[in-house]
Amino acid sequence: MDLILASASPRRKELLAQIGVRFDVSPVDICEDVLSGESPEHYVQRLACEKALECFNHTDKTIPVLGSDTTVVLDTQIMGKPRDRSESLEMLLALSGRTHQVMTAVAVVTSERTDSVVVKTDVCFKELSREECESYWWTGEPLDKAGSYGIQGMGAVFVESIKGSYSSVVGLPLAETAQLLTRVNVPIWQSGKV
Ligand SMILES: Cc1cn([C@H]2C[C@H](O)[C@@H](COP(=O)(O)OP(=O)(O)OP(=O)(O)O)O2)c(=O)[nH]c1=O
Repeated sequence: MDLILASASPRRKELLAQIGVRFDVSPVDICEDVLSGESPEHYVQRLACEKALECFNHTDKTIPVLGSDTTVVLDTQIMGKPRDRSESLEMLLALSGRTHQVMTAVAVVTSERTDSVVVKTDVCFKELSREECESYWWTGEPLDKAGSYGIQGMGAVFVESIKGSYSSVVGLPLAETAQLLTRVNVPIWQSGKV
């Protein structure tokens, strides 16, 4: 095992496995409140670093740890996961017919250094009706996702176009993650080797 993934997200696990990294999963629980006056970019970067550090500090510090955070940003408004149906509807209706940014930060901590990156992707939504948002809520998909939708799931029907990294919207920007891992000598492409 070459890395610890400090995340409970099934998407991050799948994405990291996709690029052939050998890792174990060890989720952490940190406070995800936004600080007063904090920019979205600073917020995601801080959370990714805190998740990775919190996990690293509970290990013997010999294996690098990766933490990540994804948030949806509309103008300057930060959208995390919806608390309930009414918050989900509010978020989806605000995103309707507009372009928002999905920001995902990745942080890798070793005993020598902490490296991090923030990746921003523009996502353009078609116009949504209240009825559509309501039926989408009942699919169960919005609940554990920033901005209340999953581009990789049924929420794909809302997305007219994206500019940037698809994997970043799902939860882990793979090109940038591979770069961070290579810098600390964590190998990729380990599965399916001949
Ligand atoms: C926008 C969008 C977000 N998401 C998900 C990715 C993240 O799992 C989640 C945002 O929540 P996060 O707080 O970034 O992550 P998490 O709580 O799921 O996992 P952990 O903190 O343990 O790493 O939203 C999608 O799956 N699809 C999407 O299209």
